[in-house]
Parts: sequence; structure tokens; C-alpha cells
Amino acid sequence: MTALDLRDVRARYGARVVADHVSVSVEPGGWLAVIGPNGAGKSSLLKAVVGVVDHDGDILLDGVSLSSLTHRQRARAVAYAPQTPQLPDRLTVTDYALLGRTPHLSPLARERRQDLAVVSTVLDRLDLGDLANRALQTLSGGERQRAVLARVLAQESGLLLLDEPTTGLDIGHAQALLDLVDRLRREEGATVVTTLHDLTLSAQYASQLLLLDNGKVVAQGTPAEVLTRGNIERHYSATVEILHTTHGDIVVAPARPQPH
Ligand SMILES: Nc1ncnc2c1ncn2[C@@H]1O[C@H](COP(=O)(O)OP(=O)(O)OP(=O)(O)O)[C@@H](O)[C@H]1O
Repeated sequence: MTALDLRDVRARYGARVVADHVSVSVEPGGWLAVIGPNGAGKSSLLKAVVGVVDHDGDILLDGVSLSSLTHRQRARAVAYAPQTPQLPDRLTVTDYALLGRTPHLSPLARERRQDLAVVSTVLDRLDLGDLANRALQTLSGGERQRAVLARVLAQESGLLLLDEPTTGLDIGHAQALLDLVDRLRREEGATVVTTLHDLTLSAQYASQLLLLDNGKVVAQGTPAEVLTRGNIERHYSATVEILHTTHGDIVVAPARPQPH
């Protein structure tokens, strides 16, 4: 169970600030979706939490500053799936997912039976069991995407940072993946932060949204508060309608502008 607090966080590349004044709290087991147009600073904000992009301000995990954790403590606490991971193509799916167990092993130790069991369960949950012995380079785009998630889930961290986890997945696999993450959140108390371009999915899975535009927080709150037609038209320059499923979930539908 991990609570995440960002207090006036600024993510920057040298002097170039790409996300500024970000303050948000995610309760243990909560799901925050960071949304916004291309280049808004979403990935950079996630990378600041992982520690691979410089930041100012405070990032706290259960009240403890991330900067005070050792590399190994951070690796145990935070699991991260980048948007475009560089994959070691020759590894099999199992060996790649086992890399997620590294923070749990003592230095130079080999993985234990227990680590193999964790990986095997994760692969089954992600519908990758049949591909366990295949080399990554032989997988389809969506299968590779799921292999990346397998490594992340095998890490069994309290905080999952997933940058565009549904990119390249068909609607069924996207839904299955988000459902699985949602189950980990509900049953095991994992705290989740995702970036998502699919606003409908962000509304249906996240409890809280943070809308970034050009590095600034322009809206934050529940999906209903953030996903208004005005906000989306203003910040994405898109024409949309906000609809609802029969269960009352928000659907953000592109509405082709009518010719005059
Ligand atoms: N390594 C880097 N060095 C300098 N600037 C960078 C670097 N990486 C990203 N940027 C810039 O930071 C800004 C935010 O990029 P970021 O990738 O965080 O946006 P994003 O909201 O995730 O975009 P997208 O939806 O297109 O993935 C962009 O202007 C980008 O050009």
C-alpha cells in the first residue's frame, strides 16, 4: 500500500521546464490518470517520479521523500513501464519478465523458485503463458506491450507507473490489461499512475484525472469534473461530445465537425 504525494513538482531537462507546479495526492489503491495533448509533459512527469528526469519540489512515497531512498529501495517501491521501452530482443518473455524480480534478489543471486512462480502467474494473467519461451523479437507489437507489463507486475511494487500502457493494443486486450491493473489496485492495494490518450478509458478506470497542457495543470479532479466538452475542446483543439454508457460511465466521442 503506497500513498503518492507530489508537492509543487517541476520536471525539467536542464533549465527547460516541461511540467510545473504539479501538486496531487494519490491515496493507496488509487488510480491517477495524467492526460493532455502531445508534448504536454505527461511522460516527463512520470519520469520525474521514477527518478530519471530531474525535478524540483517534493515527491513523497508514504510520506518519505523519493530522493532519500537508495536506488534499490526505489526499485522495489516503484515499477515503471516506459512508453517506448528498449527491449533486449533476444531474451525470452520469461527471462525478460524475470528482470522485474531483480530488486528482490540479493546482489549476484540467481532467481529463486518463488520468482519463477511469480512470473508464471503474471504471464498467465496477461494471456502470455503460451509465449513464455518465445524471444521478444518474435512478438507482435501488442504482445511486446504485454511483456513489458509482465516485467512491471512481476516487480510486485506498491506503485505502478504506466506510460500509455494500452498503445498498440486492440480493444479487448486494452480492456483486459486495464482490468488486470484495476484488480491489482482493488485486491492488493497497488497505487496506479498512468498516462492515457484514450480519454474514455481514463474516465472509466481512473479515480482522479490531471490534465496537463504545455506543462501546466489546467484541470484536476474526478473524470466528470475534468472531462468536460469545454476542457477537451480548449486543450486538445478537438470537437467532441460527452456521452454516457448505460452504466453511467463517461464516453468521450470525437464528433466530426459539420461542414458549414
Ligand atoms: N530528453 C529531453 N530533452 C529535452 N526535452 C525533452 C526531452 N524529452 C522530452 N522533452 C520535451 O518535453 C516536453 C514534454 O514531453 P513529454 O514526452 O513529457 O510529453 P507528453 O505529454 O508525454 O507527450 P506525448 O503525448 O506526445 O507522448 C516536450 O516539449 C518534449 O519535446
